[in-house]
Amino acid sequence: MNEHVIEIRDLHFSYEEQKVLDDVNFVVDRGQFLGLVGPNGSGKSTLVKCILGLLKPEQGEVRLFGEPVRYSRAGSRLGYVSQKANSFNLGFPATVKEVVASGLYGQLGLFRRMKQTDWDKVDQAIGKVGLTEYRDRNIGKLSGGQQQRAFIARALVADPELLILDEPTVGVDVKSTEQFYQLLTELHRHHGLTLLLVTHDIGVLSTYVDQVACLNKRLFFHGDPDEFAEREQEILTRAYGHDIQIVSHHHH
Ligand SMILES: Nc1ncnc2c1ncn2[C@@H]1O[C@H](COP(=O)(O)OP(=O)(O)OP(=O)(O)O)[C@@H](O)[C@H]1O
Repeated sequence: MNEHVIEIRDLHFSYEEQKVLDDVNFVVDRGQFLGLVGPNGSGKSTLVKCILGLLKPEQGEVRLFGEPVRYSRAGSRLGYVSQKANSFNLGFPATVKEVVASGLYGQLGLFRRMKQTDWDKVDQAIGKVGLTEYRDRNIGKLSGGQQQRAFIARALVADPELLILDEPTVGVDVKSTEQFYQLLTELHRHHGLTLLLVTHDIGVLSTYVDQVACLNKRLFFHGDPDEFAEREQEILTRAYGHDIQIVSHHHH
């Protein structure tokens, strides 16, 4: 079954007068790992919000698992890790286990109690991201990279088929970033997860992802990383304008 996990057709979106997405079209198939790049303000987060069903397209359509997004009730089939995970209230007294368990609330409903099988799922998700020895530690007492893995575990605990990550490595050091990409590769290759990663880090594209999309209002490229590498200069000049320097900057 070659189901399109994400299908974006003739998508247009504007905030008030400002057009942010202009006729965007692409699909992500089951098992693909798509890296979405584009300069600051190019509409990446807006596109993600349309995929999540948080913003309604002005025109066009987003389908998830074959159904229009507003009806799809993607629910637990989709996991999401936002940029804001990094600014989570870390003074909040919750352990890794509790943070990860909160990823099940959508399924459980707020008032149903966690059963042993639910705690088993929590432990499995914590194991997948390599945080077993930290499961009872307060989330505020982990490193930035470990916190980020805890948020991935929270997204994984409901066993999604699609994981969307928006700029997850902003403010995380190089070593943790490296480990983070290894974790994504593992989830992709060994667990068959479909991944959409929004990133500023063009350097990771050739190494980790198997599809690249380059957005700046319009889609300037969608295809495999080899083709992207061959045409990189041309694509980036068109999509980023002349200030190509911007691509190697991490903004904090
Ligand atoms: N809620 C909003 N209301 C009005 N304009 C907005 C809103 N959110 C974003 N914008 C504008 O829409 C454009 C696209 O923003 P978006 O956050 O989608 O870009 P992005 O590619 O994710 O940016 P970055 O890489 O800097 O995070 C920007 O010009 C931004 O200022």
